[in-house]
Amino acid sequence: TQSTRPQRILGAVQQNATRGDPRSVVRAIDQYCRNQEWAMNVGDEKGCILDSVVSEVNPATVLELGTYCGYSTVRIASLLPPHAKLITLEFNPEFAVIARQVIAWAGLEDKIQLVEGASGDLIPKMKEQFGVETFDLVFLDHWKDRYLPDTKLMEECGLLRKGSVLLADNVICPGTPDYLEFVRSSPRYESQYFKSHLEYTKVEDGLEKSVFLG
Ligand SMILES: Cn1cnc(CNC(=O)c2cc(-c3ccc(F)cc3)cc(O)c2O)c1
Ligand SMILES: [Mg+2]
Repeated sequence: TQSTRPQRILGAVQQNATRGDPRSVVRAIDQYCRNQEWAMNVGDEKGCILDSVVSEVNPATVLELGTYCGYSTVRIASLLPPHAKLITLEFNPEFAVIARQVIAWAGLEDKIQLVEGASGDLIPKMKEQFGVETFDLVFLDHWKDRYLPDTKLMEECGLLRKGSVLLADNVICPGTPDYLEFVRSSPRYESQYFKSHLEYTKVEDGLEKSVFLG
């Protein structure tokens, strides 16, 4: 029977990465997706920008929207301080099954909680079900038409505090025009665009970093 792309990505991790070494997991996925088949990981070029924002924020609590195979989940978690926690939401159960194994291979199960379901349903449950106060950093990388409604929902649910950082992938390709317009025009956000390229290609894309001003 045919394997899926996420299954082949997991295979590349298990064949080429060292158990318990998150950076080797990131490298194995990038090498596979650059040389064998494209996949929608944030990738190494935008990944370096992600690394610099994570290091600057040094977050105790992180929310990732859109896990896919766990590439950015592992990349972020590998940079977190000892007791920091990352919650990642994934709608697609097939992706979740693969991501859990990638996260386990990296040895990061203790830092990462993967929750399956729709972000619009799960965000209102964050406080009661997951014991979260507010998020220091949110990485948006899920369905592009959910970036804006979910950001408004996080505000309404009191999950953002003065200084919370939103980092959004794909603001050019595939693009999130309504989200960009909102964070760039709202007086409650201070936004900055990091120009880059769509993962593993020369197509323009970028990350938008938006600080919630409270
Ligand atoms: C099905 N699904 C489950 N989660 C998601 C959310 N992610 C994306 O949609 C996504 C898409 C692309 C992309 C795809 C085709 C193309 F030609 C150019 C770009 C790149 C990304 O970095 C992404 O994050 C989609
Ligand atoms: Mg993306």
